[in-house]
Amino acid sequence: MTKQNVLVSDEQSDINMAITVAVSNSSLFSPPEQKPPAAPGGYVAIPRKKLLKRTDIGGGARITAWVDSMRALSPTHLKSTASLSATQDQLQHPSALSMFEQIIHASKGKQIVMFLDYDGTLSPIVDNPDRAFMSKAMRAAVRDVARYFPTAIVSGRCRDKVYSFVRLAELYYAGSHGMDIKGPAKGYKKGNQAVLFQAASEFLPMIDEVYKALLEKTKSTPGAKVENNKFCVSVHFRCVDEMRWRSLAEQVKSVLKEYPKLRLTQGRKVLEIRPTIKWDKGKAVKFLLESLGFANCNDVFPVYIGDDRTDEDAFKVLRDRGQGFGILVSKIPKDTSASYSLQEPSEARTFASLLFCYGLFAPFGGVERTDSTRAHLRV
Ligand SMILES: O=P(O)(O)OC[C@H]1O[C@H](O[C@H]2O[C@H](CO)[C@@H](O)[C@H](O)[C@H]2O)[C@H](O)[C@@H](O)[C@@H]1O
Repeated sequence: MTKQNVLVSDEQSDINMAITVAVSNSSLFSPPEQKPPAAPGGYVAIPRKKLLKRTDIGGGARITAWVDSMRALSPTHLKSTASLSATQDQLQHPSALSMFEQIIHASKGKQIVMFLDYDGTLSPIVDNPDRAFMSKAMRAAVRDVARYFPTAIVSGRCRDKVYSFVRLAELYYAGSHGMDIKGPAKGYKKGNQAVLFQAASEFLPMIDEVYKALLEKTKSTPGAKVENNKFCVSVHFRCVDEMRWRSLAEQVKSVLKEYPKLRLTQGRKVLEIRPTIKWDKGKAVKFLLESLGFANCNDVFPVYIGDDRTDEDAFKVLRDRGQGFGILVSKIPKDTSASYSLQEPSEARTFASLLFCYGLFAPFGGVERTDSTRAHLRV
């Protein structure tokens, strides 16, 4: 299935941002020639070639374009455009629930590995990011799935924060868009190190500094919220009056001008500031698959469920590997590299429950477990 450009959607543009982000080709930053500082024990430093060239974080025109696209996405406008192409999208990205049997058939003889985004996938989108709790039922469904299949949470959030929401020690956690990865308390450990991977530890002081600068700069904007995600920072637009989006974006831009080693990406009504390294959720998925022993295997079937633009990097990795598939959580059509869709977090829970049932009954249904599954389950 090829990538379908279905339509510009609400949250997609959520910050479709615009500032699209980055954008114009004038480069403000060329990576330094020297190697990044050696990382402390247990961490892996990113080679220089993995540093991204940062492009301009967006001139006035870009910001205007972004704000305009946000305004165009009024609920009324969205409703009509979304329904127009919904049928086409349903054809291109059928429901992962109605296709469950086919999905399981495709996974036969392979090790399913589950990757789950957090916000908008396991928890509904809410105004206050500190209160984006997942339901007990969702936690139970994720716990059940992890009994049979290695499971990782891959989030833009700080790893500790997302762990405090999920609270399941048996999972892998990739926080800060995959820049901070930790394995299960009792599971696979590389060289007995609790932290499997930190991609950008040398950026920690800078991130902390920019977080404080953004707090100060945006404090005059009612509703603006700055969230420290350890290796990245989020500036939330969700509770800011639309009339102030432009000035908030300008504030972010003015702070970022002082930090050429940081770049902007976009999420759902949020601008995310992160290091200019070539690391994203897709790279985190690759890393985790390798850590689980599936570097060059054909018998692995990764399933990634996510709702956001940043999840597209992971969808693309699966598509490029020709292994498993991505599932986009969205009520409306979007431009995506995912193969299937789910409407909302409650459907993600149903999918997880179905997978659990499959795991539970598979031994009796003649599906053979791979060695990796046995290792994971300790059977
Ligand atoms: O990768 P994710 O786990 O999806 O994290 C991406 C961002 O999620 C959070 O923001 C989003 O959810 C909030 C709570 O529902 C919502 O208020 C906000 O508008 C959304 O963008 C999180 O707060 C961010 O830091 C993450 O970058």
